[in-house]
Amino acid sequence: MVNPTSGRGLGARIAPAVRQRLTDAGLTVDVYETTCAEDVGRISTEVVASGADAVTLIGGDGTIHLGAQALANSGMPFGVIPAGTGNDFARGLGVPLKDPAAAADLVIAGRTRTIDLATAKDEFITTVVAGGFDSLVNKRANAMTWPKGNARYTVATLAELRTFQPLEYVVTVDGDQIETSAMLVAVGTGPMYGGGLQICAGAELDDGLLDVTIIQPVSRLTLLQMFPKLAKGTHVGHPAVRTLRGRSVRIESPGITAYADGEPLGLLPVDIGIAPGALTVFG
Ligand SMILES: Nc1ncnc2c1ncn2[C@@H]1O[C@H](COP(=O)(O)OP(=O)(O)OP(=O)(O)O)[C@@H](O)[C@H]1O
Repeated sequence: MVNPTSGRGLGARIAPAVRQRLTDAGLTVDVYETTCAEDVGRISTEVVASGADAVTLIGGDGTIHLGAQALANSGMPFGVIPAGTGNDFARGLGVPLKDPAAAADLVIAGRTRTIDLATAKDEFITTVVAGGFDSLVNKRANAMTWPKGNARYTVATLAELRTFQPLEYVVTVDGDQIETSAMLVAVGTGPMYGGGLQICAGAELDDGLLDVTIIQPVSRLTLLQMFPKLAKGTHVGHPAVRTLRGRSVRIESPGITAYADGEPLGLLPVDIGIAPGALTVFG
């Protein structure tokens, strides 16, 4: 299935080569091009019902989020060809980001694994749920038309940093309540959001646990200095960065919108659970 709009048209551009690669390997391929967000779930549901051997999605994190709602707990093997701007799900899985043929080769090789999904507000989440400074950055970046790609997040971060004040949170992990001021709270089954920021560095995709990262109040300069470290995951260990693991997490902070898989999920509070092994993926 192809979201032709992913990555500003990258999905449409790489689809023919991916199809060719799969058919050259002897696979029988039916191509479905989505025309709107609703198509992703509808077609995924139809493919599961059709008895096909597998489904491959060409798209970004938003497309995968939509597809995962139908594919969760179906047992149908699911391949990802990254075509978005963030591609954090593919990054977490280790799928090649800039080589669609190599990503298709993972489908051809046919090795599958099962990975966990998070659950929140009656949705399955494939990467990270977060709320705080990063929500405001995400909201601003999503509304921007320039610059393209990840540079948008940098510009949006600098803009939000000018006025941001720490927020008051109550975070409950497996029943244990933490009251704290913080810049942000993030909860993931996988490590990444924001186009390769390892906010939940070390998160295992298949350990049955949610990884929680709380960044407690730091100066604007320190937060700015933390960003390059997020890309490598080396922010963990900073005294203001608290990490926890659990099976259920509640995040409360008044007036803050939670983001999940890069899209708005709804206002906090949010209760996050885990669906162990809910998705079968090639990789
Ligand atoms: N024809 C279409 N088919 C499916 N989704 C579409 C279509 N046109 C627009 N969309 C929108 O595209 C969004 C998904 O885009 P996707 O996430 O795949 O790409 P991206 O935003 O470029 O990448 P990323 O999420 O990795 O940054 C959906 O949430 C949907 O609202």
